[in-house]
Amino acid sequence: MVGFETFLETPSKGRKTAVVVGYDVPEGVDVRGRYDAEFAKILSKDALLFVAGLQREFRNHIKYAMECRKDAKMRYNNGALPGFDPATAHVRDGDWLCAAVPPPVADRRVEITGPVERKMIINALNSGAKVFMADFEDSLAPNWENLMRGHANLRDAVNGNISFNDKARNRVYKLNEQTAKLFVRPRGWHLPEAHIFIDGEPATACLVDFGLYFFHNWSAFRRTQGQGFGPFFYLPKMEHSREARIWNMVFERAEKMMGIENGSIRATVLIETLPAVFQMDEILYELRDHSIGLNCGRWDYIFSYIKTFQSHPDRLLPDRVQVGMSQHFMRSYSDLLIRTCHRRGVHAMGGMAAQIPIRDDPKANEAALELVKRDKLREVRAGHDGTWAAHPGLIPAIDEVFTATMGSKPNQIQTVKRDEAASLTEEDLLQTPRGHRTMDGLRLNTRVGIQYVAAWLTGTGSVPLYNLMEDAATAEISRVQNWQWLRYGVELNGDGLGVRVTRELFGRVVEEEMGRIEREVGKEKFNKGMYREACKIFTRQCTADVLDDFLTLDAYNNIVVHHPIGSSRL
Ligand SMILES: CC(=O)SCCNC(=O)CCNC(=O)[C@H](O)C(C)(C)COP(=O)(O)OP(=O)(O)OC[C@H]1O[C@@H](n2cnc3c(N)ncnc32)[C@H](O)[C@@H]1OP(=O)(O)O
Ligand SMILES: O=CC(=O)O
Ligand SMILES: [Mg+2]
Repeated sequence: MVGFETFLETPSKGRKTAVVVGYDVPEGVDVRGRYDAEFAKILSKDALLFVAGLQREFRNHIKYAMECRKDAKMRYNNGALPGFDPATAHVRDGDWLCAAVPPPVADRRVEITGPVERKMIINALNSGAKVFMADFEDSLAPNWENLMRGHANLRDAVNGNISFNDKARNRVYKLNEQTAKLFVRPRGWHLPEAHIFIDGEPATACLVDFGLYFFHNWSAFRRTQGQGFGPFFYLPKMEHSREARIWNMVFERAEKMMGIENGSIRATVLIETLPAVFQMDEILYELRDHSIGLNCGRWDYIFSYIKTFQSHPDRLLPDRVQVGMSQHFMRSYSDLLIRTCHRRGVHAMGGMAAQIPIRDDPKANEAALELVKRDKLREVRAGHDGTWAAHPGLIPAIDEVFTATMGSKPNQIQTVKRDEAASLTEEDLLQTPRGHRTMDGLRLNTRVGIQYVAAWLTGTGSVPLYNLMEDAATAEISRVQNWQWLRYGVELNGDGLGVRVTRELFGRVVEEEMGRIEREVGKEKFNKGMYREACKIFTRQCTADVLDDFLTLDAYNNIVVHHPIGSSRL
């Protein structure tokens, strides 16, 4: 046992006694997050041993994959463009299929997503959606408390005994008879989990997320939800099929260790990086025994477009609000994803519309709902088999749109083949989005980016801002777009003023937008919150000489709290 001293009240005498509490860890594992008896049930010695086994077996594969990302970045920065790999043409041309879709998740027409918070998990599972994607990624600030409570929440959800007592509203939340099927999204390969060290190194975050969830829930999940399949996952932010191959090996190892059939675990991969759009067949092929489709992660995809082309001044983006699914490169990506998935016999999932219900303005609410419906209509007509909802209030409308086209068919895998999309070219997939840049765009990016980081630092990973859902992926667009505009001193060509984005201009914008944020949220909240710290982080990243790979990676040290307090940072 690796322990640390704490003081507990001795009940009889009211005196404080020093006792040693701590996690019972296996050899080579060090848990540096706060001790909590509830967390200790998640961080059991056997569970940690399982995670450590994954880390030890796959760490060199992961390191190599991350090195390959760096090499690719260097190539793009030297002018190369991402494209289809001639070496894997045989995979793209070959006639192969993924394993058959498991019956319990054949129909995924509406999927709700949200962080692994207790009340939200219950609301999402009860929402009427077919699937709930419980998120450790874009919508979760990965501080220790959120992560560990998230695992306890998921364990209770899978066991069917999750409840939440909202004392302020005198309401107890419990699961309905019928609930959505649970998918879990671990974090991306790039993130460390700095509260758990294995052999002297921070653990790989996604192996912690996957490992702890799988270890505690595989058996109950398969019995109660999966009809003998599962658990089910969403896999984020991959850039190459070699990363999918690692996931496949992780799944095989997990299945073998628990003695369950190969192909029990199933995962949908988010295609949300620009390089990955040229690897869709290859990714499905690597995961063919464990795949249950691909998803258009549109927000990270836009972020990745800007990041991939950070050294290409001929690919400057217009205002963020203009980069929607009707842009040629986005439509091409969705069409090719549908064609690829249906050819391989799996779901082609749509993405997230950012609009959410607007409670206090019926007219604006109607307009927002109309935008969501239009987006979903485009998706279902294009051939998507289902899509994402950010909020339970959107589910009936989205369900109606999908059902009007799909009827009682569970999906469109066999009926909409989109073979013509096979002719989409690299140029189609890379075409620079059209539109203009404005001062309002620069201001909005800044206002949203700072407020998002402020929320993230205080433990909230998805927030409503200006009637839209904002999470790590949407905030990334704000950050890298500001960086790109500053880097190339772009002209704000939509205002007719010919103003160029310079450091001086940006400095003024930041100052003015901080003033606006303070007015909007009120002095008290502003002073109590983390807005000044967020402003520092966001501004530094927008003005950095070298673009940071990820906003949350840079900001992560701010939410790492080691116990005893004061032990080392990453
Ligand atoms: C780019 C991507 O990766 S997209 C996927 C990741 N992002 C997400 O998953 C975002 C999910 N959505 C959310 O986090 C939230 O809807 C927000 C932050 C956008 C808005 O949250 P709020 O302003 O709190 O919503 P609002 O006050 O309208 O909520 C009303 C009720 O709906 C519930 N609710 C809102 N969104 C969700 C959700 N996604 N899942 C479950 N319940 C939800 C709330 O818990 C609340 O329940 P209550 O009435 O029982 O208290
Ligand atoms: O994860 C989804 C996205 O759009 O990013
Ligand atoms: Mg994403």
